[in-house]
Amino acid sequence: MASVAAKSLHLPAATAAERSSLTPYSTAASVSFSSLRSQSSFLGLRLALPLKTPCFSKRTEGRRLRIEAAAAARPTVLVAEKLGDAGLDLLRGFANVDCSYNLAPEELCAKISLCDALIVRSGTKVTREVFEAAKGRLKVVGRAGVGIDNVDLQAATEHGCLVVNAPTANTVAAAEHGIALLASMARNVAQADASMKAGKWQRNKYVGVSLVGKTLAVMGFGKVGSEVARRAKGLGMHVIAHDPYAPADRARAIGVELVSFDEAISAADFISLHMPLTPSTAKLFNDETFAKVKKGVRIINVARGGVIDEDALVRALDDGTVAQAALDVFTVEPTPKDSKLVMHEKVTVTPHLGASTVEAQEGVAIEIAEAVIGALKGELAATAVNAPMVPAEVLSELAPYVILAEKLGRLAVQLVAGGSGVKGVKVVYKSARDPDDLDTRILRAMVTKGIIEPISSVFVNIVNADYTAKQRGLRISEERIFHDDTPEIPLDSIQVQLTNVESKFASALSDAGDIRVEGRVKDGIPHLTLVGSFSVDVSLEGNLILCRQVDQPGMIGHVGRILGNQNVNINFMSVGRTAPRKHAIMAIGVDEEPDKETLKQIGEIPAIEEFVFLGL
Ligand SMILES: NC(=O)c1ccc[n+]([C@@H]2O[C@H](COP(=O)([O-])OP(=O)(O)OC[C@H]3O[C@@H](n4cnc5c(N)ncnc54)[C@H](O)[C@@H]3O)[C@@H](O)[C@H]2O)c1
Ligand SMILES: O=C(O)[C@H](O)COP(=O)(O)O
Repeated sequence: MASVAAKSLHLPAATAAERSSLTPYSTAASVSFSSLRSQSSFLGLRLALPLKTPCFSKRTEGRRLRIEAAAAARPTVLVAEKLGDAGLDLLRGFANVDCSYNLAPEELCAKISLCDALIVRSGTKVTREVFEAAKGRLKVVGRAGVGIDNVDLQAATEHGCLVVNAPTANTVAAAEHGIALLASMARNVAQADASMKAGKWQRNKYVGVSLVGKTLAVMGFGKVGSEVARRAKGLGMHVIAHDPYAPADRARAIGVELVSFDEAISAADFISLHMPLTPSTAKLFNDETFAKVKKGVRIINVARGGVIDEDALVRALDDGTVAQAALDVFTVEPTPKDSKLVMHEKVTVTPHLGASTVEAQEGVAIEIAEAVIGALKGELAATAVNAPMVPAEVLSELAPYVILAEKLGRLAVQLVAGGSGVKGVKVVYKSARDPDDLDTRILRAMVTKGIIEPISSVFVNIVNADYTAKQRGLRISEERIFHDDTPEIPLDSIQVQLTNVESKFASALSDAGDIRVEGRVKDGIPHLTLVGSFSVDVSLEGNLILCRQVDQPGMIGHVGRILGNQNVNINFMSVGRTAPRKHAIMAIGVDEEPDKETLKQIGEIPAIEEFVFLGL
């Protein structure tokens, strides 16, 4: 990309062609509008990938080449834990699928740089080392299940890798397992079974407790928790729940009262855990908590082992504070052979089987395969964990504005004079929509992408945009201006302002001294409509030359002739002026990038006071 300003020529280190040959992602400048419509730039995906050469005889050489060509265009998905066949079939229809189970961490790191997607369950730790070893190729991690505590989300985000999960397909299975553990613990099913198999007949030892009329505290009233509550009510239990974020009307609809943490644990005969493992829930059940429970309480955990301080639980079981526990999940999985908790006679255990039903695993496999394929196609997944979840219809409506946002960012940053350093960015959206009705996170991300990519080697996508901006000390603020003219379209205009910078094209500065560019979408095409305080109208396709000149006849012809002589095609031209025969800005859209000599000739036209070439 060349930039020319104030009649002098500035050439950054890499040209557009060099830059695109360096980038593993497609840049917006090289992606057509129709492909952007299909959202392929949101994740900056590139689907042409290297593949190992399979062995074929000479007779089949032609076929081999055709197969290789087809295979090379397919992404590679590493499935690191057992996945249902229906999901594998879907994946194989779209990608090369490598099913390699039980990989050691170093084996996973060794493979990952050859993969575009990784699918795991809870048994694989996707650590920072994995993202680093991927060397930028890994685009998506699919967690075939709910809990994403085995994936380093921060590292994923920093590496621009999308994480998606399959949050719904195993809900019922987990809830049913919770109920199975509740009932079997209350009636000592596992212990009695083991005793009989050891040749004993101990009817007095295994007298249980009844469920009907007992109080069950559901801790975490999300998908699984509410299904457990529903089932427990069917067993005649009195169900209360604690969840600081759950809507009261959802609880009321199931006939459950939402109470405080202390109320829940002190009133319950049974406590069933259904919250995620987060820094604030880690070891939430500890000595202090057990000191507040009703003596003889029974605890079920099908959420995450780390929510309980396991040593504290052993102490509470030993002194009778907790009568029994039924656990499907553990802090360390697989559990150590000598785990006191697992061996405890008052504890019933299963090896993380909550999601393990035939039906749930088929459902999860399909759910995750669809999410991963969608992400590899560049669509924003509805189950994205580390990126904005934007419904498809909103996304399709915003698509042209997404392109506009990126191009405005790209334009604005190229107008900055070397050395002034961009720190403050303001994005102003003019819209007739209610703030709640317009999700601007994607637009903000794309402005960020547009600003950062031309000046760095960092590749920015929807996943890492906010993180990258923060890392670079870029403060991005947003403002909404209500404009009631056009409620049928999401946005009237987007304006990007770079504050406290000098511009290599002084006319791009507003009266307030900020670089200011504004654009609109017209007939689905992004247009530049304002530069500094000059109104222009030029479609943002190809490249752009901005000139400020003394307004006089013949200027368009003069510049047009110079470009024409060099076979540079003008696709759009617009002139904005302060007053007749005073100053004017000419915005010229060109398909090709003019060479230095052509730009020099334009700069030498006497009436031209300053000009700049901008690659889009
Ligand atoms: N054992 C299994 O095989 C299995 C299967 C599925 C889910 N799970 C686990 O079950 C848990 C719940 O899954 P889900 O699908 O219901 O998730 P969910 O996100 O639908 O529900 C979690 C709920 O916990 C609540 N919560 C968060 N912090 C809390 C806190 N400090 N106190 C109380 N509530 C809090 C949230 O508001 C949310 O409503 C997760 O940990 C998941 O990994 C385990
Ligand atoms: O969070 C989940 O979805 C469950 O813990 C299931 O984990 P799994 O996929 O390893 O069975």
